[in-house]
Amino acid sequence: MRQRNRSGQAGSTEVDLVLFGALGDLAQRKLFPALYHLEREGLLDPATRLLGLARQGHDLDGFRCRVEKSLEARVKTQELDRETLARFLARLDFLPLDFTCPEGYGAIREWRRHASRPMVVYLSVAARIYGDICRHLDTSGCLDDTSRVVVEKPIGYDLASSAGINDAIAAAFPESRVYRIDHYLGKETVQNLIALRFANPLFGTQWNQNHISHVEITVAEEVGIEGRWGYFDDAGQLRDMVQNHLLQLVCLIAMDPPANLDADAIRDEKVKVLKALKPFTDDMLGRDVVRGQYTAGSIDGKAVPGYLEEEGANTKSHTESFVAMKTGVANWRWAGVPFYLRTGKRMPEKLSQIVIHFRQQPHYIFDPDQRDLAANKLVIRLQPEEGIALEVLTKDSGLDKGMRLRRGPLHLDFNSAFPKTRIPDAYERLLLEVMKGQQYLFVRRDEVEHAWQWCDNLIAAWEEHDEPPRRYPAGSWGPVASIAMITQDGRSWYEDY
Ligand SMILES: NC(=O)C1=CN([C@@H]2O[C@H](COP(=O)(O)OP(=O)(O)OC[C@H]3O[C@@H](n4cnc5c(N)ncnc54)[C@H](OP(=O)(O)O)[C@@H]3O)[C@@H](O)[C@H]2O)C=CC1
Ligand SMILES: O=C1O[C@H](COP(=O)(O)O)[C@@H](O)[C@H](O)[C@H]1O
Repeated sequence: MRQRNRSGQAGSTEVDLVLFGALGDLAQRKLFPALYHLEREGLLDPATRLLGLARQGHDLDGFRCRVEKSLEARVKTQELDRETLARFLARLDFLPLDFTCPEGYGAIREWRRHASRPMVVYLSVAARIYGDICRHLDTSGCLDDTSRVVVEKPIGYDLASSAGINDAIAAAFPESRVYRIDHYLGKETVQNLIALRFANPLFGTQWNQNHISHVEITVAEEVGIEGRWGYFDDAGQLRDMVQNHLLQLVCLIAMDPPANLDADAIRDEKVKVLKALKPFTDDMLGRDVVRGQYTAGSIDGKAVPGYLEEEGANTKSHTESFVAMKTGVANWRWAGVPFYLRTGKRMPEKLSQIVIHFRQQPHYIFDPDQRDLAANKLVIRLQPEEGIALEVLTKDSGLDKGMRLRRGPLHLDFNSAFPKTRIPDAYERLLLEVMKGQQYLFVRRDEVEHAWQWCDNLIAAWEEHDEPPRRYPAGSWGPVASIAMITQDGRSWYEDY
C-alpha cells in the first residue's frame, strides 16, 4: 500500500494534478469541492499544483473565478473561509485544449518543464476519449515512470468495450499507475466494512454460511435520471449501479481476509468473489431477477414524471430503472447463502444499506410466538446517515413480561458518536489516496472485467427474452414482483428504517 514517489517521501501529496474536463459537471460539482476540503484540512502539500484543461477559452482569471463560484455554491458557508479559498485558487493554472488534437499537448509538457514531482492525470471526460488522451500524452512526451492516471466510471458498456478502453489506457500507463474510480469505495462506511470484518474477532468468526442465513443490499435513490436520458437509457440501472457499486459492496462483504492491507492483496480477494458469483440461467429470470421502470408518482408529496416522460425520452424504451436480484457466491464460505440485491431510481427515499441476517439459535427456548424475532441482524447504513447497528435480543422489561424478548439495536451513529468528526465526501478520500500513490480504494482491471462478464451474461438473457420491465410508481419500493422474489423464500426486505 505504501509507495514512494519521486519527492522521496512515502505517501506524500506533492504532485501536479492535471484535470481534463475541468469545466465539466463532475469537476465543478465534486472534484474542486473535494480538493478545497483537502486544502482546508491541510492535507495538500504546499508545492502541489492543479492544472485545469478545457476546450473553452478561459484565461486563468476567468477559470479561477468559475471555480470560486462553484465552491461558493457547493461548500457549506461555515466551511468556506476566504484565506483557504485564496490559497486554493492560487494553486490553479489553466490551459485551453482540444483533447483529441495531439498538437496542443506540448503546452502540458512545457507547464511541467521544471517539475520533478509526479503528474496525476485525472480524466473527467467521457470514456470514449480516454484512449486519445492517453496516446497524446504519451507521444508528446508528457509522461514518465511516475505519472498516474485516474479514470471515471463507466468503463465501457460491456466486457468487450471495457477491454478496448483498458487496452488503450494500458498502452500508456502500467496497471500499477491506473486508478479506476468507484466512488462507493471512497465512502467512509464502505471502508469501515474492512475494519468491521477484519478487526473485530466477534464478526471474523461468524462471517460464513454456518452463522449467516442471508445478506441484503439496498441502494435506493430518490432522484430520477436527472436530465441524463442520453447516457442512462443506453445503460440502465444494471450497468449504472450494479456492475460497479453494488458488486463492489458484495465483494467487500463476501471476500476472504486479505493477507495484509496492500492494494493487490485486497483486490485479489475481491476478484475471487467476482469469479465465484453465480451466473443467471434462463429459468432464474422470472423468479430471481426483477427489472422495473418507474411510472409517474410522487415523492415527499411532490409529483414526479415517469421514466418515459422524462426530458428527451423515447416513449418505447424498455430500459430498467430498477433491478432486484437473488444471487450468491459459490464457495465454501457462502454456500447456500442468498445475496438479495436491489437498486432503483425514484424510490421513496435515498437509502443505501447492507443487512447481514444471522442464523437463529439451533435450539430455541423462548415464547414460540416470538420465534421469527429471534435472530441477530447487522445493519450497515451507508447513506443518508452513516452508521452501524447490531440488532440484539434482550428481555422485555417489566414484572408482567416474564421472559418475553425485545429486539433493540446496539447502535453506532457516526455523527452522534463522533460529533466533531466531519465525514468527508468520497472524492476527498479518493483524491487524497491517488495523490499519495495508494491504490487499495481503486478498482483493478480484472475486477472491472469480471464484473462486466457477469452482467453481460444477465443482459444477454434479458435481450433474448425481451420482456418489458415491470412498472412501479415513483415513490414506491419497486415492482411488487421484487417483494414476491424475497417472500417466496419466507423472507422480507428489511424495513426498520
Ligand atoms: N457528473 C457526474 O456526477 C459523474 C460523472 N462520471 C464520469 O465522469 C466523467 C465526466 O463526466 P461529466 O463531468 O458529467 O461530463 P461533462 O460532459 O459535464 O464534462 C466533460 C467535460 O469535458 C469536456 N470535453 C469533452 N470533449 C472534449 C475535447 N475533445 N476537448 C476538450 N474538452 C472536452 C467537455 O467540454 P464541452 O462541454 O466543451 O464539450 C466538458 O466540459 C465521465 O466519464 C462520466 O461518466 C462518473 C460519475 C458521476
Ligand atoms: O455512479 C452513479 O452514482 C449515483 C449514486 O451515487 P450516490 O453516491 O448518490 O449513491 C447515481 O445516481 C448515478 O446514476 C450513477 O451514475
